[in-house]
Amino acid sequence: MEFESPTSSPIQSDFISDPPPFPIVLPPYTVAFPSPIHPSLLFSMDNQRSISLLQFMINEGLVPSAEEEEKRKKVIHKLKQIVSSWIKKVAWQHQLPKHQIESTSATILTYGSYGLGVHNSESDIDALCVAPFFASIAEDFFVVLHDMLKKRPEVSYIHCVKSAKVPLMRFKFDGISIDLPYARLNLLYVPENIDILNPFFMRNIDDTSWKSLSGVRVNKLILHLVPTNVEKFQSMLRCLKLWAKRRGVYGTLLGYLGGIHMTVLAAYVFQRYRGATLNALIMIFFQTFAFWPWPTPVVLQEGMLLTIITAIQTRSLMPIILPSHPYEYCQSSITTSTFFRIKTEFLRAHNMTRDILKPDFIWDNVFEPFPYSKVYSNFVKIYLSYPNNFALGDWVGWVKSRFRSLLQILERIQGFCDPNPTEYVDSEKMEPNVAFYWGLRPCKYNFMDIGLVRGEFMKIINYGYEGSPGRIELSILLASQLPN
Ligand SMILES: Nc1ncnc2c1ncn2[C@@H]1O[C@H](COP(=O)(O)OP(=O)(O)OP(=O)(O)O)[C@@H](O)[C@H]1O
Ligand SMILES: [Mg+2]
Ligand SMILES: [Mg+2]
Repeated sequence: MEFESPTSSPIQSDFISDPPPFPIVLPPYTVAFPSPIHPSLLFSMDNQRSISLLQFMINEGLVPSAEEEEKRKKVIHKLKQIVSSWIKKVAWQHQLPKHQIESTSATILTYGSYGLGVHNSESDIDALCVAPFFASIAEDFFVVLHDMLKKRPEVSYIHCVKSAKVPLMRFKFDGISIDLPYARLNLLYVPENIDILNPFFMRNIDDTSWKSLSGVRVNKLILHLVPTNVEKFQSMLRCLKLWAKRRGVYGTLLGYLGGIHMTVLAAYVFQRYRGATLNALIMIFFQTFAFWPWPTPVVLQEGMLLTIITAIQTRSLMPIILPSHPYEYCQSSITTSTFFRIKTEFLRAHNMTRDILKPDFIWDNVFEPFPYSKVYSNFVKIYLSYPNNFALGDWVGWVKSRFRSLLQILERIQGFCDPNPTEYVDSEKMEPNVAFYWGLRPCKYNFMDIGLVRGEFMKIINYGYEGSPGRIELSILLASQLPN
């Protein structure tokens, strides 16, 4: 695809800067340069890098196509229609008066990466179902709505995740993954464009609804904090998420950063340097977090001293505070190993981006996939299988939700473990399966009894699983034994 001149559209010109007005205030990354450099050279390099980053985003297909966007909009529209008819049915089942059945309504509010406009074609749609008080979660949501969705031809792989902090239904709709949590409000009629930041709507709601609404509130607050140049913020975040994925440090279940963590970190930098170019924002981001004095929490709003004290008390290694009220943490399962990996990646990216005059600079190097087989000589393979594809997802989802414990067991024995979040399929096996390969560093003990590790992990896995468990095998591989 041809890359348009950066000044040809209002959005693109926003990502780079005009020639500097004088006297000039240099952006903060310039302090890294030992000798004075002419500002115009800095600005030209900065703009060039911003342009090549935009080109890189296009090459990587980071922005979904118009057709993909249209498909997502249609999915949301259909979901809204489904919950509208569902709430009427529930109102009727609850024997509400006829006029109330007629006037009642429920809606869908999107949040997460889709709500922020930073999704890509692999992202799920996080869609909150908001309904009136009379529709219960246990029966009306998890049974009645579940059954309605299950009957739809567009829906596949539907399952309920009831035990999560934010209980939800997860399924695919027309091939797009949907996370559907639930919130009940003290209303009979939930307007489609309901303003969830209005305290009026948050009166007397139950705890689960409060937690479920948190994602939508956080998204809205973040957009309030970055009111101008939203497109630039979105591009910054898209790039950073791709970087984290490529470098193997994206994925909350594996102890890495999730979308919400990346969002708050990016917003922290964006708030302070909203006038900077896309390149400068990325440089400053890496500079900021390469040297961040963890466990000092990253806080978006001023005046959150109380929260900071609480943050230190929770002993989180990388505390990141959500901009909602009451201030809460982004939950994370960061361990000592993943903490080390994330910090190392911040530092690597900072070292690669810091020199604006670097002649051979290309973004591809910054985004290069993490070379696991070169870095680690040993791996633990976690092989999960199930006789049928449909239930494999549930089984894998369950085991993944317990991965932090496995990571901690391995860390205890091995000292360090790098849980590569990528899911592979072992093509040599006939049964539906998923395999993970986690990097191990040579440790004080040359021998690891993987059978013991498995035994310990199985106790954790077996506790609370409602379905029929699948197979799980752990083995140690050399780098040379990794599949291509
Ligand atoms: N660990 C967490 N702590 C607090 N809120 C979370 C956490 N994980 C998810 N959420 C909420 O759920 C939303 C959706 O999470 P999800 O895991 O789908 O990530 P995402 O930001 O949408 O990125 P992706 O593109 O990978 O889906 C987040 O925006 C956030 O509001
Ligand atoms: Mg999401
Ligand atoms: Mg999600």
